[in-house]
Amino acid sequence: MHIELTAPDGATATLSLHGGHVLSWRPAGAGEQLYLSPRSEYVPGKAIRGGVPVCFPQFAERGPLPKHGFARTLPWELVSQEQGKDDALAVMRLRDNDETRRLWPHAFELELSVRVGGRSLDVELACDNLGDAPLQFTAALHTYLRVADLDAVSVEGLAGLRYFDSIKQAEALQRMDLLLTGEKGVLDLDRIYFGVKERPLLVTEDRRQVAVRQQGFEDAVVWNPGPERCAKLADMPPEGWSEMLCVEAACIGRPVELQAGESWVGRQSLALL
Ligand SMILES: O=P(O)(O)OC[C@H]1O[C@@H](O)[C@H](O)[C@@H](O)[C@@H]1O
Repeated sequence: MHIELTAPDGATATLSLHGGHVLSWRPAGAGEQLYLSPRSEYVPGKAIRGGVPVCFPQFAERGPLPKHGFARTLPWELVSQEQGKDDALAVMRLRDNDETRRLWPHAFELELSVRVGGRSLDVELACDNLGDAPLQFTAALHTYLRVADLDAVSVEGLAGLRYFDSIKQAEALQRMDLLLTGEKGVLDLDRIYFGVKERPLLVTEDRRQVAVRQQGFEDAVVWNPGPERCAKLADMPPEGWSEMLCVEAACIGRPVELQAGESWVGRQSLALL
Protein backbone atom coordinates (compact mmCIF):
# COMPACT_ATOMS: atom_id res chain seq x y z
CA MET A 1 0.00 0.00 0.00
CA HIS A 2 1.25 3.49 -0.84
CA ILE A 3 0.85 6.55 1.39
CA GLU A 4 0.84 10.02 -0.14
CA LEU A 5 2.06 12.92 2.00
CA THR A 6 1.31 16.44 0.79
CA ALA A 7 2.43 19.52 2.71
CA PRO A 8 0.37 22.74 2.48
CA ASP A 9 3.03 24.25 0.18
CA GLY A 10 2.70 21.35 -2.29
CA ALA A 11 5.82 19.38 -1.30
CA THR A 12 5.08 15.66 -1.49
CA ALA A 13 6.49 12.31 -0.45
CA THR A 14 5.20 8.83 -1.26
CA LEU A 15 5.79 5.96 1.14
CA SER A 16 5.33 2.22 0.89
CA LEU A 17 4.48 -0.04 3.80
CA HIS A 18 6.48 -2.72 2.00
CA GLY A 19 9.87 -2.28 3.67
CA GLY A 20 8.88 0.98 5.42
CA HIS A 21 10.15 2.69 2.32
CA VAL A 22 10.20 6.28 1.00
CA LEU A 23 9.55 6.01 -2.76
CA SER A 24 9.37 9.62 -3.88
CA TRP A 25 10.19 13.14 -2.74
CA ARG A 26 9.14 16.28 -4.60
CA PRO A 27 10.03 19.52 -2.81
CA ALA A 28 7.68 22.48 -3.19
CA GLY A 29 8.05 23.88 -6.70
CA ALA A 30 10.55 21.23 -7.83
CA GLY A 31 10.60 17.84 -9.52
CA GLU A 32 11.40 14.35 -8.27
CA GLN A 33 14.62 14.13 -6.23
CA LEU A 34 14.80 10.37 -5.62
CA TYR A 35 15.61 7.64 -8.10
CA LEU A 36 13.14 4.73 -8.27
CA SER A 37 13.86 1.92 -10.68
CA PRO A 38 11.01 1.24 -13.12
CA ARG A 39 11.89 -2.44 -12.69
CA SER A 40 11.39 -2.47 -8.91
CA GLU A 41 9.39 -5.37 -7.61
CA TYR A 42 6.95 -4.80 -4.77
CA VAL A 43 6.73 -8.34 -3.49
CA PRO A 44 7.22 -9.84 -0.04
CA GLY A 45 10.79 -10.92 0.52
CA LYS A 46 12.21 -8.52 -2.11
CA ALA A 47 13.55 -5.02 -1.60
CA ILE A 48 12.36 -2.07 -3.65
CA ARG A 49 15.18 -0.69 -5.85
CA GLY A 50 15.38 3.03 -5.28
CA GLY A 51 13.86 5.60 -2.93
CA VAL A 52 15.07 5.12 0.64
CA PRO A 53 15.42 1.46 1.67
CA VAL A 54 15.95 0.84 5.39
CA CYS A 55 18.92 -1.45 6.03
CA PHE A 56 18.50 -3.07 9.46
CA PRO A 57 19.76 -4.87 11.55
CA GLN A 58 22.74 -5.58 9.29
CA PHE A 59 24.45 -3.43 6.70
CA ALA A 60 25.30 -5.27 3.44
CA GLU A 61 26.83 -8.71 3.94
CA ARG A 62 28.73 -7.78 7.08
CA GLY A 63 27.22 -10.56 9.17
CA PRO A 64 25.14 -13.74 8.95
CA LEU A 65 21.78 -12.14 8.09
CA PRO A 66 20.30 -11.60 4.59
CA LYS A 67 22.01 -8.72 2.75
CA HIS A 68 21.08 -5.36 4.32
CA GLY A 69 18.96 -7.18 6.93
CA PHE A 70 15.24 -7.86 6.88
CA ALA A 71 13.55 -4.50 7.49
CA ARG A 72 13.47 -3.59 3.79
CA THR A 73 11.70 -6.79 2.74
CA LEU A 74 8.97 -7.04 5.41
CA PRO A 75 5.55 -5.37 5.69
CA TRP A 76 5.44 -2.39 8.09
CA GLU A 77 2.33 -0.81 9.63
CA LEU A 78 1.19 2.78 9.46
CA VAL A 79 1.14 4.39 12.91
CA SER A 80 0.05 7.91 12.01
CA GLN A 81 -0.27 10.36 9.17
CA GLU A 82 -1.01 14.06 9.52
CA GLN A 83 -0.65 17.43 7.85
CA GLY A 84 0.93 20.22 9.89
CA LYS A 85 0.99 23.98 9.30
CA ASP A 86 4.16 23.75 7.17
CA ASP A 87 4.65 20.05 6.55
CA ALA A 88 3.19 16.56 6.30
CA LEU A 89 4.32 13.70 8.50
CA ALA A 90 3.87 9.94 8.68
CA VAL A 91 5.21 7.28 11.00
CA MET A 92 5.59 3.62 10.05
CA ARG A 93 6.50 0.78 12.41
CA LEU A 94 8.06 -2.68 12.35
CA ARG A 95 7.99 -4.89 15.45
CA ASP A 96 9.72 -8.20 15.94
CA ASN A 97 7.67 -11.14 14.77
CA ASP A 98 8.18 -14.87 14.13
CA GLU A 99 10.11 -14.14 10.95
CA THR A 100 12.49 -11.58 12.47
CA ARG A 101 13.04 -13.68 15.61
CA ARG A 102 13.93 -16.69 13.47
CA LEU A 103 16.79 -14.64 11.98
CA TRP A 104 17.59 -12.35 14.89
CA PRO A 105 16.47 -13.34 18.41
CA HIS A 106 15.53 -9.90 19.74
CA ALA A 107 12.40 -8.03 20.76
CA PHE A 108 12.51 -4.61 19.12
CA GLU A 109 10.45 -1.83 17.63
CA LEU A 110 11.59 0.22 14.65
CA GLU A 111 9.86 3.44 13.70
CA LEU A 112 10.48 5.41 10.55
CA SER A 113 9.21 9.00 10.72
CA VAL A 114 9.07 10.93 7.47
CA ARG A 115 8.47 14.66 7.32
CA VAL A 116 8.16 16.62 4.08
CA GLY A 117 7.68 20.35 3.62
CA GLY A 118 9.26 23.27 1.75
CA ARG A 119 12.51 22.12 0.19
CA SER A 120 13.24 19.42 2.83
CA LEU A 121 12.71 15.78 3.55
CA ASP A 122 13.56 14.38 7.00
CA VAL A 123 13.74 10.63 7.51
CA GLU A 124 14.24 9.40 11.05
CA LEU A 125 14.83 5.82 12.12
CA ALA A 126 14.29 4.92 15.78
CA CYS A 127 14.98 1.56 17.40
CA ASP A 128 13.81 0.48 20.86
CA ASN A 129 15.19 -2.60 22.52
CA LEU A 130 12.05 -4.17 24.00
CA GLY A 131 13.83 -7.30 25.23
CA ASP A 132 15.64 -8.03 28.47
CA ALA A 133 19.07 -8.58 26.89
CA PRO A 134 21.41 -6.21 25.01
CA LEU A 135 21.20 -6.09 21.21
CA GLN A 136 23.54 -4.83 18.50
CA PHE A 137 22.84 -3.71 14.97
CA THR A 138 24.25 -1.92 11.97
CA ALA A 139 21.90 0.14 9.81
CA ALA A 140 21.54 2.59 6.96
CA LEU A 141 19.06 4.84 5.25
CA HIS A 142 20.08 3.81 1.73
CA THR A 143 18.95 6.95 -0.12
CA TYR A 144 18.96 6.85 -3.93
CA LEU A 145 19.30 10.44 -5.17
CA ARG A 146 18.06 11.01 -8.71
CA VAL A 147 20.61 12.65 -11.01
CA ALA A 148 20.21 13.61 -14.65
CA ASP A 149 23.81 13.07 -15.65
CA LEU A 150 26.21 11.35 -13.28
CA ASP A 151 29.13 12.91 -15.17
CA ALA A 152 28.21 16.30 -13.74
CA VAL A 153 27.89 15.18 -10.10
CA SER A 154 30.24 15.86 -7.21
CA VAL A 155 30.01 15.18 -3.48
CA GLU A 156 31.61 17.68 -1.11
CA GLY A 157 32.23 17.17 2.59
CA LEU A 158 34.09 13.86 2.60
CA ALA A 159 37.64 15.16 2.12
CA GLY A 160 40.01 14.08 4.88
CA LEU A 161 37.96 11.03 5.87
CA ARG A 162 39.06 7.43 5.89
CA TYR A 163 36.93 5.06 3.84
CA PHE A 164 36.59 1.38 3.14
CA ASP A 165 36.46 0.65 -0.56
CA SER A 166 34.13 -2.35 -0.76
CA ILE A 167 35.20 -3.06 -4.35
CA LYS A 168 38.93 -3.06 -3.74
CA GLN A 169 38.39 -4.41 -0.21
CA ALA A 170 40.89 -1.89 1.08
CA GLU A 171 40.97 1.24 3.20
CA ALA A 172 41.99 4.60 1.76
CA LEU A 173 41.90 8.31 2.51
CA GLN A 174 39.58 10.66 0.62
CA ARG A 175 41.89 13.52 -0.30
CA MET A 176 39.55 15.79 -2.24
CA ASP A 177 35.87 16.19 -3.03
CA LEU A 178 34.44 13.20 -4.82
CA LEU A 179 33.77 13.53 -8.55
CA LEU A 180 31.67 10.93 -10.28
CA THR A 181 32.79 9.80 -13.74
CA GLY A 182 34.13 12.52 -16.06
CA GLU A 183 37.80 13.38 -15.96
CA LYS A 184 39.49 11.97 -12.83
CA GLY A 185 36.11 10.76 -11.60
CA VAL A 186 35.25 7.30 -10.31
CA LEU A 187 32.75 4.77 -11.55
CA ASP A 188 31.65 1.55 -9.89
CA LEU A 189 31.82 3.19 -6.53
CA ASP A 190 31.11 1.48 -3.22
CA ARG A 191 32.63 3.22 -0.23
CA ILE A 192 31.96 3.41 3.48
CA TYR A 193 33.17 6.72 4.91
CA PHE A 194 33.80 6.40 8.63
CA GLY A 195 33.25 9.10 11.22
CA VAL A 196 31.22 11.44 9.03
CA LYS A 197 29.05 12.17 12.08
CA GLU A 198 27.25 15.49 11.58
CA ARG A 199 29.43 16.84 8.75
CA PRO A 200 27.12 18.22 6.08
CA LEU A 201 27.52 16.74 2.60
CA LEU A 202 26.69 18.61 -0.55
CA VAL A 203 25.70 16.83 -3.74
CA THR A 204 26.03 19.16 -6.72
CA GLU A 205 24.92 18.56 -10.27
CA ASP A 206 25.36 21.66 -12.42
CA ARG A 207 23.17 24.22 -10.68
CA ARG A 208 21.19 21.79 -8.55
CA GLN A 209 22.44 21.25 -5.02
CA VAL A 210 21.11 18.87 -2.41
CA ALA A 211 22.42 19.23 1.14
CA VAL A 212 22.56 15.94 3.04
CA ARG A 213 22.76 16.08 6.81
CA GLN A 214 22.73 13.29 9.34
CA GLN A 215 22.40 12.92 13.09
CA GLY A 216 22.85 9.75 15.13
CA PHE A 217 24.43 7.96 12.18
CA GLU A 218 28.25 7.98 12.35
CA ASP A 219 29.17 6.83 8.84
CA ALA A 220 28.05 7.46 5.28
CA VAL A 221 28.06 5.24 2.20
CA VAL A 222 28.37 6.39 -1.39
CA TRP A 223 27.35 3.80 -3.96
CA ASN A 224 26.89 3.66 -7.70
CA PRO A 225 27.08 0.31 -9.48
CA GLY A 226 28.41 1.64 -12.80
CA PRO A 227 27.34 0.00 -16.09
CA GLU A 228 28.80 -3.48 -15.57
CA ARG A 229 27.40 -4.17 -12.11
CA CYS A 230 24.14 -2.48 -13.05
CA ALA A 231 23.70 -4.90 -15.97
CA LYS A 232 23.69 -7.74 -13.44
CA LEU A 233 20.92 -6.19 -11.31
CA ALA A 234 17.65 -7.68 -12.58
CA ASP A 235 15.60 -4.87 -11.03
CA MET A 236 17.54 -2.01 -12.70
CA PRO A 237 17.37 -0.95 -16.35
CA PRO A 238 20.80 -1.10 -18.05
CA GLU A 239 21.23 2.69 -18.01
CA GLY A 240 19.81 3.11 -14.47
CA TRP A 241 23.26 3.59 -12.93
CA SER A 242 23.69 6.91 -14.76
CA GLU A 243 20.51 8.34 -13.19
CA MET A 244 21.24 7.68 -9.51
CA LEU A 245 23.71 8.12 -6.72
CA CYS A 246 23.23 6.56 -3.32
CA VAL A 247 24.30 8.75 -0.42
CA GLU A 248 23.47 6.78 2.69
CA ALA A 249 23.47 7.66 6.38
CA ALA A 250 24.82 4.61 8.16
CA CYS A 251 26.14 3.05 11.36
CA ILE A 252 28.64 0.41 10.28
CA GLY A 253 32.10 0.89 11.79
CA ARG A 254 30.79 0.87 15.34
CA PRO A 255 27.55 -1.12 15.62
CA VAL A 256 24.83 0.43 17.76
CA GLU A 257 24.53 -1.37 21.07
CA LEU A 258 21.32 -1.06 23.08
CA GLN A 259 20.86 -2.38 26.58
CA ALA A 260 17.44 -3.67 27.62
CA GLY A 261 14.94 -0.83 27.41
CA GLU A 262 17.31 1.56 25.58
CA SER A 263 16.55 3.45 22.36
CA TRP A 264 18.53 4.87 19.47
CA VAL A 265 17.58 7.47 16.88
CA GLY A 266 19.28 8.35 13.59
CA ARG A 267 18.16 10.88 11.04
CA GLN A 268 18.98 11.88 7.48
CA SER A 269 17.76 15.27 6.27
CA LEU A 270 17.80 16.26 2.61
CA ALA A 271 17.32 19.82 1.44
CA LEU A 272 17.15 21.07 -2.12
CA LEU A 273 19.04 24.38 -2.02
O1 LIG B 1 21.59 -4.73 -4.37
P1 LIG B 1 21.37 -4.37 -2.92
O2 LIG B 1 21.27 -5.56 -2.02
O3 LIG B 1 20.21 -3.43 -2.75
O4 LIG B 1 22.65 -3.59 -2.44
C1 LIG B 1 23.05 -2.47 -3.12
C2 LIG B 1 24.36 -1.88 -2.59
O5 LIG B 1 24.12 -1.24 -1.38
C3 LIG B 1 25.23 -0.48 -0.92
O6 LIG B 1 24.88 0.20 0.24
C4 LIG B 1 26.37 -1.39 -0.65
O7 LIG B 1 27.48 -0.64 -0.22
C5 LIG B 1 26.70 -2.18 -1.90
O8 LIG B 1 27.75 -3.08 -1.64
C6 LIG B 1 25.47 -2.90 -2.39
O9 LIG B 1 25.76 -3.56 -3.62
